Amino acid sequence: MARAIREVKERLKLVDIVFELVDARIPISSKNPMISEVIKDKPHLLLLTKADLADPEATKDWIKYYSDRGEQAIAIDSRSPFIEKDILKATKKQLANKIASREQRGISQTEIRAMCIGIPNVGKSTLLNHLVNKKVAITGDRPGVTKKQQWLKSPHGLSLLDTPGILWPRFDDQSIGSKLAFTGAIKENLFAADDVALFGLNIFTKRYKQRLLDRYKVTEEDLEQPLPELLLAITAKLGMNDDYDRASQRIMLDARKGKLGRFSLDFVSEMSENDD
Ligand SMILES: Nc1nc2c(ncn2[C@@H]2O[C@H](COP(=O)(O)OP(=O)(O)OP(=O)(O)O)[C@@H](O)[C@H]2O)c(=O)[nH]1
Repeated sequence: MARAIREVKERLKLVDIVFELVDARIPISSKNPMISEVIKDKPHLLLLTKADLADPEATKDWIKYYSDRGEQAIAIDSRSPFIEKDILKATKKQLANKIASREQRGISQTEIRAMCIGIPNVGKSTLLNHLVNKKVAITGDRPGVTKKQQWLKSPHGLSLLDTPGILWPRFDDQSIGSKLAFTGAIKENLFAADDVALFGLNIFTKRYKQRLLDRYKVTEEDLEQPLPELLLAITAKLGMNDDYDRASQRIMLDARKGKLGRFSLDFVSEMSENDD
């Protein structure tokens, strides 16, 4: 981690602004806690990626949460070709002083230099590809794929450093680990599948229970049972006999593929005052 931080700090000197990517479903859990310290006063835009998979209400709450704290956050689907306009607008807002100062000094430079930073699998390569309108970086479903380094130019004046800063998430807290695993940000084999599925089921029974009823055809009574019983009921409904490990994998896969609808696992209402 120390080396990754050193490298990010070096690259920060080259850019006007940092695009920090977090997963909209888990904006807190997918944030490396040291990022703010590393970025310091560098202008910075928080991009809530995979917003197409997240609970829109929760995302709205997060945007307001950050805005109330003077931080600009926008929700994006990194795969959308139409995101550059939003990002450029927000970037210019962040850099208004710098742009005005350049103009005053007669500097005609309009190029804005930026770098992406975020934990693995949060959508850095996908975002870069869409901003520069071509396939420029390796993308993959598994963490740790981005390796290349080059400057990339978007058609509208953004110059992006294609060595995204990759900082690993901290998951010494079990619930953060479960959230990262459930959404696919870290390899699921770091955790027992049934533990992660039970964690997800716990949130779904509280917030999205209709999704479980619809997808797995379990009953209201099943939802009232202790979570391991519910998992067994789902396992049976999936025709997987007692293979609750396989059923757990299926539940996680369903969630990641959007088959359980749009959901979030981090919520503003759960933030304590100490988290600010
Ligand atoms: N639904 C959805 N999927 C996304 C979005 N952004 C990225 N993905 C998917 O998430 C997976 C990971 O995306 P990458 O762009 O490879 O993520 P990365 O941050 O570059 O990952 P590393 O190279 O591991 O650091 C890919 O399967 C993408 O298609 C998004 O906004 N919405």
